[in-house]
Amino acid sequence: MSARQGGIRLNIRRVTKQFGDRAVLKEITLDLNAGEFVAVVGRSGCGKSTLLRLVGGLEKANEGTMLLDGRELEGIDPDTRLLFQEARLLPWKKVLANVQIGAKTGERAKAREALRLVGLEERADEWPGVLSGGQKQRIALARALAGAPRLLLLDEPLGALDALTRIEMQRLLERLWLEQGFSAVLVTHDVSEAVALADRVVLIEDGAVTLNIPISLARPRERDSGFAYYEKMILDRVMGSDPERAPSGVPALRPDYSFTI
Ligand SMILES: Nc1ncnc2c1ncn2[C@@H]1O[C@H](COP(=O)(O)OP(=O)(O)OP(=O)(O)O)[C@@H](O)[C@H]1O
Repeated sequence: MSARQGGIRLNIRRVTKQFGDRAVLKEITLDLNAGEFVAVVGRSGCGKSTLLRLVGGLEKANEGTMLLDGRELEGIDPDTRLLFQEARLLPWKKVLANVQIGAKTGERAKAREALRLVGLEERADEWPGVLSGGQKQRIALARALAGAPRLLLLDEPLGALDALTRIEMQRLLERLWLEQGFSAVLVTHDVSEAVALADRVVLIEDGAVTLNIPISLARPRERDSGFAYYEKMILDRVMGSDPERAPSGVPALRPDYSFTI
């Protein structure tokens, strides 16, 4: 199987989501090709997680349609897996049993294989409580992979990790995505992370897509000058769009700026 065959195609068409009378997403249209990796960035509260929850079938849109391989999405799709900032492991189940929860038929062999993919096979018989934050997230990733997902939805899954673990996890995610061929949507505050992982970066501002750019960098991604170019370009766009952060005449970026928005 080629690396790209396993992914699902997603089409989001004029989707609106309201909470009360407030529209959090306003006629969003977005397409994800089979096997594509898209990162969604934007300021806190712009609607990123809401979009992911809609695609994951955890919320219902008020208007518009969402299609998975051309079929209308109805609730939670069996080929979709979600990963959140917290690993959400069951503390009363050992590592392998936690991973097994993700397998469609609950098979132990699938769970073992998924643990091997994240490099933690030797921790199978331990309790989640003894693992580090990074290891817990790798177990959560294994639980998702055990279900052979065709679409992986990642809601800031590396947000609570230290900087080095975060970069290691980004590399692991990229490698697994290349090997397994699932489609992926990553919500992140970290522009650097978006550039490290995505084929395309989408910016949401006030519930609408305002930027949708392909990242034309070779894989595996190196943090070279091309990488820095995309980082700065996207960050400039995000920062420049906020008049409070970038008042006229004042540069939006300082030499010590971080890539987190
Ligand atoms: N269940 C809900 N009921 C009411 N309002 C909600 C609900 N879920 C989200 N919202 C509101 O919708 C807006 C978008 O929230 P969302 O979590 O999608 O933003 P976000 O871009 O993911 O933010 P962050 O980066 O801080 O996680 C926010 O104003 C939030 O308060």
